[in-house]
Amino acid sequence: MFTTMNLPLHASLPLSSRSWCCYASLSVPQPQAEPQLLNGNPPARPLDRKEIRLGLPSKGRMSADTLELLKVNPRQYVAEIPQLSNLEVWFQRPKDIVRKLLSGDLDLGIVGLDTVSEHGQCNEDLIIVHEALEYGDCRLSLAIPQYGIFENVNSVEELAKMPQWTEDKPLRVATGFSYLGPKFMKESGLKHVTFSTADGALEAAPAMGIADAILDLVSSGTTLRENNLKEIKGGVVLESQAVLIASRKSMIQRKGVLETTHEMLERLEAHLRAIGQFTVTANMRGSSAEEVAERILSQPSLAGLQGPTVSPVFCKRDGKVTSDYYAIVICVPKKALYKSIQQLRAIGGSGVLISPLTYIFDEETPRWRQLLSKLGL
Ligand SMILES: Nc1ncnc2c1ncn2[C@@H]1O[C@H](COP(=O)(O)OP(=O)(O)OP(=O)(O)O)[C@@H](O)[C@H]1O
Ligand SMILES: O=P(O)(O)OC[C@H]1O[C@H](OP(=O)(O)OP(=O)(O)O)[C@H](O)[C@@H]1O
Ligand SMILES: [Mg+2]
Repeated sequence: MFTTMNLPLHASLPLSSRSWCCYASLSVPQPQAEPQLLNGNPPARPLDRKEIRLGLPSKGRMSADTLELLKVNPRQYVAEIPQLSNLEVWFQRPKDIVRKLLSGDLDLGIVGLDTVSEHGQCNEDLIIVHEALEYGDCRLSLAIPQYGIFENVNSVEELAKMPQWTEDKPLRVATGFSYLGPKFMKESGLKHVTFSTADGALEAAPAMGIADAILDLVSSGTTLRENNLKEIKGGVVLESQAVLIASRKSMIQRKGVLETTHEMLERLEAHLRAIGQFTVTANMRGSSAEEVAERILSQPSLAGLQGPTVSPVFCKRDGKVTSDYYAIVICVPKKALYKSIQQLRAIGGSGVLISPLTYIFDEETPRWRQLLSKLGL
């Protein structure tokens, strides 16, 4: 399902964050009737649908990185993947992805862990298949003003001990996380708390006098700083990043969902493993493959994933086939690239070629075993 491996998701429609659905099985663009809207949602399909549905964030923070990870270009038709030919991609708001997984209208989805935890509310039907897709990093964190009565308050414990909060005058927290917020406060021993919900610009609530604290997502911390707010010790409710989720019911009951989940998991893992690495090939003069390998392994940055591949380069000299040169292939972490080139040169490497890696398939992923065991299979 990744164009980087020439196995991109295939769609019959131009993928745009405004189109709802891309069918993964048709190769020729089809004229589509305008979808009808029911309360802002496309009409439900019959329950006995055959297609497998993957929900991806339609807009916002997660959208671009998800499209990048899956190599779905919103302005492009994507090619067919025979293996995932029964997969439809639906663009939805993150919280709607979770809701539609629970209602059975989606089978798989990618969202932030914060969204699954808030809107999934520990529902047993939601299974996290891959918990670390390495983007969308943020934390759900409690923040209070840097000024006034909060100036010397630096932890949840100190906040809880403030005499200001009583039954009649509780701590007012503005948040969009109305499930996780109260749960966290209860667990943290903060007794006198009320919550107000808001959808955006939460950071302004304390300065406006609408709330005393906020509970919101933080990544760089810039928004908090700009609004004279601070995080406090013990105030992180959840560390979040993008995750692949699936419906237990779908995986067990719907034909092909478990296989598709397995394949997505394999590809995602292999891709995530690969994006940090380069393939390095070089030529090296030597008397034997073993002697060349020994020279390479004497360098700390040239060990590769499982040691170097060393192959003789044959040429004909005076009518005889000889191999004075060897071609070597290693994988090198992107961060160590320049150091590796220096080390290669130091041991006589020349003609160094660097190529990006798309996938590294290792042994069967432990996440697959974990998934099967969660499903009781
Ligand atoms: N500052 C941030 N840095 C990194 N990731 C973030 C940040 N804020 C949010 N995210 C991640 O991106 C996800 C989507 O956030 P985004 O703001 O795009 O949507 P949203 O506010 O939930 O959308 P909507 O209001 O339409 O429901 C969040 O659930 C979280 O996982
Ligand atoms: O720590 P920072 O890097 O400053 O990021 C934090 C901000 O990012 C999120 O909002 P977003 O920009 O997604 O806008 P939204 O309120 O429209 O969702 C979050 O609600 C904060 O406002
Ligand atoms: Mg946001």
